Amino acid sequence: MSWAPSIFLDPWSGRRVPGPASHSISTAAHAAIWIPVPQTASDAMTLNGGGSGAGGSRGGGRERERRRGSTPWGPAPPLHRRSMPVDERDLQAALAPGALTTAEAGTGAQGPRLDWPEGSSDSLSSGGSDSDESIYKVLLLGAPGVGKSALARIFGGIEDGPEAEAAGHTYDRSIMVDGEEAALMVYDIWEQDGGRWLPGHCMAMGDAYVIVYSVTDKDSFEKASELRVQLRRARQTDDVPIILVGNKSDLVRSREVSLDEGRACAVVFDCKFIETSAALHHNVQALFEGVVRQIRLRRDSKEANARRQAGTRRRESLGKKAKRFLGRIVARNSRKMALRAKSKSCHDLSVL
Ligand SMILES: Nc1nc2c(ncn2[C@@H]2O[C@H](COP(=O)(O)OP(=O)(O)OP(=O)(O)O)[C@@H](O)[C@H]2O)c(=O)[nH]1
Repeated sequence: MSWAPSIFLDPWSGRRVPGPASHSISTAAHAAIWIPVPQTASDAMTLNGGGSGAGGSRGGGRERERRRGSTPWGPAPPLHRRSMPVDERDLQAALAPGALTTAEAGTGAQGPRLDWPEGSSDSLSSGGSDSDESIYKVLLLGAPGVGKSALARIFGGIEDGPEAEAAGHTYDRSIMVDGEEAALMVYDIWEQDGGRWLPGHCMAMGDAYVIVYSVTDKDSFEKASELRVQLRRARQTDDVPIILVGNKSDLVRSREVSLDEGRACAVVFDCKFIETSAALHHNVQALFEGVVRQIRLRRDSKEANARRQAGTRRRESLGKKAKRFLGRIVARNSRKMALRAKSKSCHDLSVL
């Protein structure tokens, strides 16, 4: 008995959605990332390897091994198909003090290349150390407890629980952004003083940085500003994308940092800004897609970016088109408004 799922669990939003055609995740990654949701009892049996057919009993052992816990709509997806922790000893060796001098870090030299582990990811068909130019390294920075790991785990498709404990601190995944696939390696390795990773090395190795604070913790917001200053010093000559992220936006009643404060900080420090809630999976997809767009805008030719933007505009809804059009008129007609438009652009992650 075979069953072709028509409803899937969206790992980004946690919502049930129709089949793969409507997703932005690559087809290659699809099978590994999206969780099929059974619609009927017989679907659920098929999905669970139930039933009395030969297929059901032959693959039963392996199926059982793949099942880890269950969700109300069926079994949890297989472990680590969706993300690949890098061997941390290799990573530490590559980042050891001798591997990159402070001077290099200070002048913005790229960190040492990390070899892509063999057979590491089903989502990166062209993976391999030779091609890691095309893998964008994204570092998460921020004070303790602001939700860096929570965001990284959502990116990696790792659920809380034992799976999360075993997941390591680096996550790779291919995502489709503006009709083109992008491979990201997200590093959740930032530790404060006394941590295993040297801050200088972390600051030297990224193709983009995500500085996270918690909107419920003013100190973490101040820490984010400090980190921005440190980054500017470490990567003076580089134009690396930096995205300031106010996480835990769901905790409305304990908010200590307003949306406007976050925005203003991003304008002052010349970086992009977004508020997220890892708990609600809110804006997490937008964050990582924005990271890709910011890298592309700096790395790729104007023509390539214009082509992508044109494609995106074609796909945009009428409402969005109208909003964009009005925004342009407003910005043109008034200086004051133009200034506002500039500060507004800090949270448009699709423009420079
Ligand atoms: N309500 C809420 N809680 C969150 C959110 N993001 C993370 N948390 C919780 O905040 C706590 C800390 O989250 P982590 O992801 O471990 O934070 P971290 O920045 O990685 O912390 P360190 O590993 O200490 O640097 C955990 O209990 C999370 O469940 C969010 O968006 N909303």
